[in-house]
Amino acid sequence: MIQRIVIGDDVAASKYFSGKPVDDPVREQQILDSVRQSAVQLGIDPDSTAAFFQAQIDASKVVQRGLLAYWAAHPDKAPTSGPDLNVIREKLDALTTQLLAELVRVDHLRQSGLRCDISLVVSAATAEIRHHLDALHRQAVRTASATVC
Ligand SMILES: C=C(O[C@@H]1C=C(C(=O)O)C=C[C@H]1O)C(=O)O
Repeated sequence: MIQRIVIGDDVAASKYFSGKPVDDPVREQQILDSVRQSAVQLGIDPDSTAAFFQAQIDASKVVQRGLLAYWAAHPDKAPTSGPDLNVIREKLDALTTQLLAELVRVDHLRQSGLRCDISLVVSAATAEIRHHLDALHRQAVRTASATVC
């Protein structure tokens, strides 16, 4: 989850140079359709799987909007080159596979109410510290966590 949020920095840099909009509804729909299909194959609930990935997409957009606004206000802080969006999307696709496997692994926990809430708070806090996340990226973690439990 954190890796996907951090990749939002690369997406933002890419879009800063290409001028492409933050939102790409077609790409989002492709991801959601694909994870629904995978969920059925993996034996997990397609609706909650899609909801989880919608939250990951929303989190990426929190990072992108935050950084693009910051770079617009402080062009001296903006990146000097932007990575190719297609290459970044390949990385995101690889992470999707990993995240699906993780959802299978924690499926029992996702339906465990308070136990899920507590595990989520503890892992999010640990990850925020370990990865030295700033306020924007911590906000994205909250967005990404919204549909976990
Ligand atoms: C990451 C991107 O930006 C947005 C977020 C997406 C995501 O998190 O997968 C997908 C499409 C865009 O709405 C992208 O364009 O690839």
